[in-house]
Parts: sequence; C-alpha cells; structure tokens
Amino acid sequence: MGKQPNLYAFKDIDHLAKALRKYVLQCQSAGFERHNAFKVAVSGGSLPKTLAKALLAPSDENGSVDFSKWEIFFADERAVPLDHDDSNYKLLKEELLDKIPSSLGKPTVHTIDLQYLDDVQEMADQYQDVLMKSFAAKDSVKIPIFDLLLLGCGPDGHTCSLFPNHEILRESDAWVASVEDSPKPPPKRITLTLPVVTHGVKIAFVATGDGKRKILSDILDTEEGRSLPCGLVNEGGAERVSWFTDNGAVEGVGFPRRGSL
Ligand SMILES: O=C(O)[C@H](O)[C@@H](O)[C@H](O)[C@H](O)COP(=O)(O)O
Repeated sequence: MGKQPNLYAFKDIDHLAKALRKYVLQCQSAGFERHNAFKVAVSGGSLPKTLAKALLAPSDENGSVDFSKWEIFFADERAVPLDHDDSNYKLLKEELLDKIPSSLGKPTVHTIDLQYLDDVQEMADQYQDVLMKSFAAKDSVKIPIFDLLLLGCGPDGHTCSLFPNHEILRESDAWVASVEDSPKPPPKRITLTLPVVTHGVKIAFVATGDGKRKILSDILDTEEGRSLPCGLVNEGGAERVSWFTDNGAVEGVGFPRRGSL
C-alpha cells in the first residue's frame, strides 16, 4: 500500500486546537526556512474559528506565531463584497484577523478583486496573477507550492469550492478556477484547483462533529469515497495530508489513526 494521509482524532475542539497549533507552528518554521515567509491558504466554514483558537493561544513550548511573515490566501472565496455575510474574508476577519494582538504582527491577506464581482472567470484569472506574483518572485514556478493549506470538508465531500462530479475537478492547467453553479449558495465563487491543493507542502483538513461521521467514513473507508474531492486530495497529497478530527466525527471509521503528532 502507498503512503497514506494521517488521521488524528481528539476528544474535543480544545485538544484539537492545541495539536493544530503545534502543527501550524511546525509548518510556519518550515516556511520561514524555505523562503522567509509562510504562505498559507485557508477555507471558510468552521475553520476560521478553530484556527483562531489554535493561533491566538499564548506562546508555548511549541513557539509563537509571527503573523508579520504570513501571506494568507483564500483556498476558495465567494464572489460577494468583502463585508457580505457570505464572504470568507469577512468570516476570517471577524474570527481571526481582528483579534490578532499587535505583538503577533500583522499578516498580508490577499482578498479577491472586487471590480470583477460580475465576471468570476476574470476574478479567478486575477487571483491567479496574485499567486503568480507572490510565488514567482524566487522560483520559476510551474505551480504555486503553499507551505500549508487549511481545508474543511463539506457533508457531500467537497473541499474548497471543488464539488463532487463537477467538471472543475478535471482542471489541470489553471491554478485558480471559477464556479458559476455551486450547488452550495452562493453560486459564484473562485477556488484553488486540485493540482494546486495537492502540491501543498502540507495539507490539513479540519472536520469535527457527529455531522461529519458519514462523509468521513465514505471518504476514508470506501472505494467510492476516493473519487470525492476530499478523497482526491487524499490520493494526490498522501502522507502530506493530515486530518484533524474529533471522536464524534470518526466513530466507526476504520481508517488507521495516529495517536499524536
Ligand atoms: O466556501 C466554502 O463553502 C467553504 O470554504 C467550504 O469549502 C467549507 O470548508 C466546507 O463546506 C466545510 O465547512 P464546515 O467546516 O463549516 O463544515
């Protein structure tokens, strides 16, 4: 059998957040070593809240967060104004960015370009240019290699705005793609494509609660689940993928677990 993703299960969100903190700090150190920056992509959903719990905790034996060298990108974003309730930026701002104390520094955050709200393909192309500028500075890049992608898992097995059976899953050239018919509202979005997601140095899913149990057992334990977007990330990222879950989400899941990081 090839190399497999890591599956960690914690008794509650507090324990998960502690482990996630340690993991993100390890990724941060690796990023600082690679290019004196930490290039991270984040999703919406429940992730920003858990991330805030992990990152805003006081410095500990695992080190401290230096947001001044963070470049935050959106793994997916909805084509809405930044103060709209559907905006992933707004969510991240309220849950995390606004709460960062000045002592931890200020991250650079790459938002969507609002002049393209009516043309999501243009918006995707423009966001790809933003990636190009950030990642091309040093390396001659064929694909941006994020230090870390922090992802959620939807009840249908979607991640970012990569939805099951959608043609976007076959995108092999673009780094950022547009979606005009998202099955989950709002319909218009942009998203990192599967090759970009699977090329990350590290890829983490955070999925908690009983509501995730069925989809996690599908993704991790069944043949059909492997062709769901999250399953494709598992396949492409293999041992670079880690699932941060709680006991409720993985009860009955047979996939081998790892105790600690
Ligand atoms: O823009 C989006 O729709 C989100 O980025 C989405 O991909 C999210 O990560 C999953 O739906 C999981 O959401 P929960 O963590 O809230 O279950």
